[in-house]
Amino acid sequence: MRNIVVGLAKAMSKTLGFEENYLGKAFELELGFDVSAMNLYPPNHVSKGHVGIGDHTDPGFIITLTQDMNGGLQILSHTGKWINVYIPHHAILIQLGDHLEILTNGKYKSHVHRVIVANNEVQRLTVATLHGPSLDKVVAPALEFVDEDHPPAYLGMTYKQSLEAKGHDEIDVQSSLDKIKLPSA
Ligand SMILES: O=C(O)CCC(=O)C(=O)O
Ligand SMILES: [Fe+2]
Repeated sequence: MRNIVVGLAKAMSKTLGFEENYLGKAFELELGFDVSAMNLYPPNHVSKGHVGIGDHTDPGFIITLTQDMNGGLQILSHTGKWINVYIPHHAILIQLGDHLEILTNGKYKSHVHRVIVANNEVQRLTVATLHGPSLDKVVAPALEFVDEDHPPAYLGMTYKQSLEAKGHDEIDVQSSLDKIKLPSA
């Protein structure tokens, strides 16, 4: 998995117009910290209404998601519509994390997603792994993404701060972006 993360960091660095180690350095990825959360959704689960996990974004650089079957994951599109996510068998879904949004000053978005469970007739198991920067690296909008038309949209924060913001048991369902968003953004 590390190889995938490092490879994607190189590819994204180039897509953003920088040399291939740009994101690796910005996030200190050689010391990158990963956190996995396993989610088990029982069939026809309605104890919290239809929602298994409410609207959220995840901390980190990227998030990989593996699952035993499709059903329930939705991503909010830029037009405000919830889109059902179908992940092909044996594929890994790659999502962008909060720290990529912070570093790129909002150019790359950490997308809002949720899990709807009430319609699932069988149990679903997923493993979400947050691939982070190093724990103590303060990630703030990089100068390359800041100019007169794009003032800094976020304060800086470490990956550790965002993981600790809501406690260990909830690190998979929290977003820290609201806490560090600047008023002008
Ligand atoms: O189980 C899923 O489909 C998504 C889980 C998720 O978003 C998370 O653990 O942060
Ligand atoms: Fe998530």
